[in-house]
Amino acid sequence: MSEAANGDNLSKDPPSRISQELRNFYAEHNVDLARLEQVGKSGESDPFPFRFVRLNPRFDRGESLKILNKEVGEHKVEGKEPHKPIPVNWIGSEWGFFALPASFPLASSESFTSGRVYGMDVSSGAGAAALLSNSFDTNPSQTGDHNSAADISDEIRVLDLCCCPGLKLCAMADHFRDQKATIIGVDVSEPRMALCKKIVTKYQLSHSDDAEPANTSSIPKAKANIQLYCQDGTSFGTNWKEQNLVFDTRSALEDISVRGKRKRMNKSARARERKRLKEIASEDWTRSQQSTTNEDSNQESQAPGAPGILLFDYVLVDAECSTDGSLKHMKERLKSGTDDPKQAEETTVIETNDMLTDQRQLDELVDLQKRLLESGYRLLKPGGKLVYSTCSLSHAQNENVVKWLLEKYPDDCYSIPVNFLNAKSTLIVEGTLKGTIRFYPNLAKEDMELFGDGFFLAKLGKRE
Ligand SMILES: C[S@@+](CC[C@H](N)C(=O)[O-])C[C@H]1O[C@@H](n2cnc3c(N)ncnc32)[C@H](O)[C@@H]1O
Repeated sequence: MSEAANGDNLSKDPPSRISQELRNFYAEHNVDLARLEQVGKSGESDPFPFRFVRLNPRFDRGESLKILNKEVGEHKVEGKEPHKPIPVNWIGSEWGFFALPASFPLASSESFTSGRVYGMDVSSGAGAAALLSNSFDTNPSQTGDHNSAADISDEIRVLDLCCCPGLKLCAMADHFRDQKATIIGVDVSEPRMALCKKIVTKYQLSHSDDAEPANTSSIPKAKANIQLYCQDGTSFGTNWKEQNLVFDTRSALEDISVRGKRKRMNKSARARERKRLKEIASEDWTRSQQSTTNEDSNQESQAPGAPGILLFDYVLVDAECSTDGSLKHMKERLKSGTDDPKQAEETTVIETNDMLTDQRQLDELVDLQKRLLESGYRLLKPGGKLVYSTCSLSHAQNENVVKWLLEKYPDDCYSIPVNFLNAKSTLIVEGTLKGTIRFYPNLAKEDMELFGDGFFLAKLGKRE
């Protein structure tokens, strides 16, 4: 029986647009079903209190906030919604998160179109923040400085194994933007990778201080470099293929410096870019082969089947999941249902989530999550840190997956307990595995608590 079928029987409740199995699941996981069922009903306002943005640090913070304040202030909002952006302090001001009214039309705002703010949920931000900072470690003295792994290497290497559309990737690149760092994003989906390239170009490159004026042929020097690989994360690093490198900051910046602002490329420009990416990929590959053979002769045992593998100081495995905790996904699924009572009677079960409620699909998904997590762990340097996260509330996809890895690598894999003490709320709790964190989706319109999506995260380390 699937996890979703284990909850209390709520059959006395009025007919629902949400399947009974899924209602049981949400009831088990602190989700206010009454509010959830308002989604998409005519005449009902959006039940989600906020949307979140993150400031792009490439712009002057004061100026960005001035523009955002003005735009939010001019937006007509009902009831208790905020009339100005509210800083989300529990995550730390350096991450630049602000809560806006859910009804604020972000996509058409100047703040967004100009690239001054990213639209990003704050729970997702917590995943990146927990990985790169030790401020959220329960015992920071035991886990050392947050850059301890990086201090020993001359360049910080970050791997985002399921990176698209790229919001956590950009947050991590922003964090290291003044340091010599390489942030590698990997994703198996071509369309999602195309979107990721657009997002990286919009936020990271179009406003880069590193791009030199047009008509210079020298390659600009970006301190933090982003590379994107379109390939299966479960085998990344073991079958390095240069054609899988689809984006590199150095090549993109060169394009900007030679031709001015990066535009949609024509056929010959695309061919030139491919050639340049191939050169970069083979240079990097040779460099990684040399550095791992020189520095780390015992890496083969850490990375089965992958001699000369490139290892990382930080790895994020934000795995594919059933997305049942994401407010956006809940809303999309429920809106595709009907509000017509006649139709609703005929089709009482409109909302389904097969990845969660069909045992076979759930098993396949969990298997993928384990392979992604193990692949990420294999690519982690000894002394490095890894975060596994999903936007699902399911124990099978979260705590059980992490427990499986800890049991498989008892000698070197350990849990780094995390907490967000500044975020006192019933919406954030410790997971059923000690030290892990669960965010419950924020549907409470009344309380103005600065939380968003449902999210799970676990932080792990690899012993030296
Ligand atoms: C939760 S999303 C990642 C969101 C992303 N980290 C962000 O913050 O924007 C999960 C991603 O995993 C990708 N994915 C699924 N299977 C994969 C695989 N085998 N290898 C790499 N990526 C995979 C999906 O294409 C999807 O983009």
